Amino acid sequence: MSVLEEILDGVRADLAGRQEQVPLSELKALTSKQPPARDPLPLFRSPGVAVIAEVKRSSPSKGSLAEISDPAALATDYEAGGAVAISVLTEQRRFGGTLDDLRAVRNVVEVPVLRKDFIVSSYQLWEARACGADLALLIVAALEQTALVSLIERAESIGLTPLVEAHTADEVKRAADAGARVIGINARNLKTLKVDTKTFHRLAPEVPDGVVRIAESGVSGPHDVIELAQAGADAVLVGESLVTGKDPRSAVADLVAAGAHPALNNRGQ
Ligand SMILES: O=C(O)c1ccccc1NCC(=O)[C@H](O)[C@H](O)COP(=O)(O)O
Repeated sequence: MSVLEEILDGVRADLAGRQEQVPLSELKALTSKQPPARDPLPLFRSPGVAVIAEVKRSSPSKGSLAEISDPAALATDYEAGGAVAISVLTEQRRFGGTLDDLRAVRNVVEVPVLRKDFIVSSYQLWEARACGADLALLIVAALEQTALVSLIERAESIGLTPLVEAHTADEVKRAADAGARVIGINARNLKTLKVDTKTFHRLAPEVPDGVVRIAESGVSGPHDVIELAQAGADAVLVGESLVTGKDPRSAVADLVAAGAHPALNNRGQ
């Protein structure tokens, strides 16, 4: 069984427990009390490379990364450093995240917030919106095509922007065919956990014009942002190097500055 399949098994078991405790009707009622979701697309399409900074305690590839007793404080630092969005890992078993983390972050930042999880059911999309998320991750490798299409449609119908993640040319095509307006190219193979930092360079040309291109995983510093900008990235999604560093605010600011360099040409400007 691959790592992704193991994670998905745990996610389905945890999801069944939550569905027993909180009926969908309750989630829908909570969602109706939320202010409208923020639209991240104009931020991703602005000049320069946008930085999405991730709240990530641990990972299957590295184990424990950082304590993060106060995710809201970390997110506040990220926002002050210039992050255009905050990604919050909510998967508990392997990443140590919770929906409480998502709520706590939503309550303190103004920028859009991404629910980063292994979404297999529309119930998780309602949970995301009920907690105030603006975006939700959908992983192509975790979903059949009909489920991917229906989750994209459901996400958009409740105001969430789906970030559709791919790792191969076939997955990029599936994401585009399913109608994704934001495609994340993950340098990490979720079945083997290997990171290949050239994945974005190879696959970015496969993303149709007009679709936002986000480079995910393995970004260790400003030099990576410059390379990814040259390969056409609109945004980078960064976790480990930020949570393991000493000063998340200035680390984000350094990435933002690298992505804003006038000599870069990520959007033909
Ligand atoms: O991070 C992992 O080890 C991992 C393993 C299996 C599935 C997903 C995984 N990570 C989720 C992510 O996509 C990353 O948290 C995100 O792209 C940030 O990556 P990084 O900057 O390398 O922490």
